[in-house]
Amino acid sequence: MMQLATTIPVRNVQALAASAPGELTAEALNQYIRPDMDHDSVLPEDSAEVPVVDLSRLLSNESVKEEASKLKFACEEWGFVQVVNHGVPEDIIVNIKRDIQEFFQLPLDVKNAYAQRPGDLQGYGQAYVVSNHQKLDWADMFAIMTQPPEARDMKYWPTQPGTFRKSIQEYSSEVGKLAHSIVKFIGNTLNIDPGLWTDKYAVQALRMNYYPPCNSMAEKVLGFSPHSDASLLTILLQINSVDGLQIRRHGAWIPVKSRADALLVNVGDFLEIMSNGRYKSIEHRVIINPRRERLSVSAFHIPKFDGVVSPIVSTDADEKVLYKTLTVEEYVKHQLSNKLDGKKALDHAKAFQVQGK
Ligand SMILES: O=C(O)CCC(=O)C(=O)O
Ligand SMILES: [Fe+2]
Repeated sequence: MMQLATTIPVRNVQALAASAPGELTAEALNQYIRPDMDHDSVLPEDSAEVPVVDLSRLLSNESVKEEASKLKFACEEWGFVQVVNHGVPEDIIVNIKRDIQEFFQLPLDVKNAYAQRPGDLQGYGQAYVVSNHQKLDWADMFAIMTQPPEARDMKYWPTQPGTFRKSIQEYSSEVGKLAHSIVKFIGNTLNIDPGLWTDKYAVQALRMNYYPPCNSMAEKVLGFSPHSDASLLTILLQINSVDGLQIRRHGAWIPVKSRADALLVNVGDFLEIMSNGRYKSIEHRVIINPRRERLSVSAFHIPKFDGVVSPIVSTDADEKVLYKTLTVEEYVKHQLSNKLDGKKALDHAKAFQVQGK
């Protein structure tokens, strides 16, 4: 049985964040300090450049060509895109936002009642609440496997607040449809045999993230370590107005200013592998606000667990194959059993051994 990344049993981070300053000993805080935090520059002036794609324009014959070229540019140059007119109904978004906020206000023992710390992949994706998921990260997370239905184990689905199951189901289904449609449009931009691209995504997992404020040393902790996602495509909804996500671009960090009308979509590791590196999964991290909590929900769309992913080369060019063929399970296990370290997990899928880091 595999071991998942180390997690130290700690107090609830919400309780920790709410402690009076005098109550926090250096010892209690030290474990969260990130001496390894890089000091690469942060470029807020580039936030406005994160590409925006309009799904309604992809769905219309008159505008699809123009909008698809924006999508291609976003995947090639950024790996992140804000999708507007995404078609997820407003009330479904309002409901999931409300319920996630209420859920994280519940006492830790209530949340833990749904926790199933996964020991192996059978457990993965059912549901778990983790205080400090990656040892030193300043966040609480709750993950749930939402699709396909036969893989759902409702036993781990929270029943509080009372509308949570319904709002999760509705959001999951809408965001799943959106993922299907974006994956299809991305496939069209790749010049590949469409037969190789159908039904590429099959599983969805939602992870809800709660990042408490940290007023004593926000700049020394991280909400989420730098990583790339072990997904084909991730769709992120920011729950409240507190930003914190930063994406790595040309060696610097760019803070994402989330648009209230957009869903943030990013290229995951499986898309990088399957596009043979033409589309890159992008490293990202979350920083902490000194005064306000941040909440978000990530919807990971992953190829079938028992499936195989391999690079698909384009039909119009002589391309060297850069990645190995591997099973989804093998890759996800590899990613989960290692400490989050930027895009290091992807080295495992490279066709040629990567020297050093
Ligand atoms: O909270 C965020 O903005 C990002 C979360 C994230 O990167 C993840 O869940 O993989
Ligand atoms: Fe992520």
